[in-house]
Amino acid sequence: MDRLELIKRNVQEIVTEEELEGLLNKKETPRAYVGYEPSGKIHMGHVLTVNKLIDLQKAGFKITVLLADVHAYLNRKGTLEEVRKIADYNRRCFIALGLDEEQTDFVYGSDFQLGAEYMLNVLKLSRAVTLNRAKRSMDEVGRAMDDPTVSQMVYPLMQAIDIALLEVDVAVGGIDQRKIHMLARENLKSLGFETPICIHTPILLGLDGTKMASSKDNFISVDDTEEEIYRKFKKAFCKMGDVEENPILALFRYHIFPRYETIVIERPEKFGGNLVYNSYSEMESGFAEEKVHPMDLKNSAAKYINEILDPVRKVLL
Ligand SMILES: Nc1ncnc2c1ncn2[C@@H]1O[C@H](COP(=O)(O)OP(=O)(O)OP(=O)(O)O)[C@@H](O)[C@H]1O
Ligand SMILES: N[C@@H](Cc1ccc(O)cc1)C(=O)O
Repeated sequence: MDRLELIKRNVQEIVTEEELEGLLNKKETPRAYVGYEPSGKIHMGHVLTVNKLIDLQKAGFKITVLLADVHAYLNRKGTLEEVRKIADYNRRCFIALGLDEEQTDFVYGSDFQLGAEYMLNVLKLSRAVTLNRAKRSMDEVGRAMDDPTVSQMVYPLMQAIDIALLEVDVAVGGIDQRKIHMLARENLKSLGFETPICIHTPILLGLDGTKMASSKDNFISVDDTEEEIYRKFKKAFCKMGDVEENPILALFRYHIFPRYETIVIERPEKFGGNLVYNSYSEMESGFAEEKVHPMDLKNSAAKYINEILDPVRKVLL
């Protein structure tokens, strides 16, 4: 697979692909980053962005992981001390998931966001962005946005300045980061910085069929035990024939098929015997035509997810 193909696989959007090609031609070692609000659990949704960082690392990028403790604080997720403690655990999870420790800069937000230069840039940007725009950019990122605090308006401005001061060429994130990234793209130039290229990965559904999030009880954590995975999958939302809002199919699509060439769904002979699929689209059609029972799909997904997480759990022990 060539560099560009590796970068493009399993992404939802690149803004813009043309700029990305230009960057690859121009720079030997470009830089990319993702920021994470420290979270008690690293879940399979986060893993989609970690996988993209690993792809970028293989494509020759230098990677920065921002442990965004100040952002979590501004987003009312806990005290600064609390979020810093959690960030250490997150760092271990990212390494266990396969990010090359030697080739990755782990940076705490509070280590560079509280200085004068940083803050002056945030203030400059605050003059250029309307309150309405800042608020809208937080629609999918902010907590309790029906009654936002001023801190949640400072949040997207700081995320934009992070991109500039961490000197990254590419900002990576789930598609929920899009509006903040667009705000950065439209405004950084006038502050004297480069316009960043943005890579957005899809949002993974949680086991209840809504966005996977650690604040809801719908996630698969990278440190879940084998038994927990089977238990969670048993209860998961997976309606016969429904391929639109199906978290189990989403796991096959974004986590299992990218790692396996063929998938075997085990079934006793009396129910028709094993099913073999060579691509996600084949499996999706089979499920839409009700050739696969949700129970068999769930059991098989749990088995593969356990296989994928087994080495990660071992490192985390
Ligand atoms: N369900 C998901 N599917 C895909 N990507 C996700 C998902 N949840 C978070 N991400 C991505 O992970 C990165 C870090 O987000 P962050 O840790 O702040 O998540 P969050 O939305 O606050 O999640 P949570 O509430 O579950 O901790 C972002 O780029 C975000 O897009
Ligand atoms: N906005 C990201 C976290 C983040 C914070 C600062 C950044 O510079 C980048 C990302 C989230 O939803 O969770």
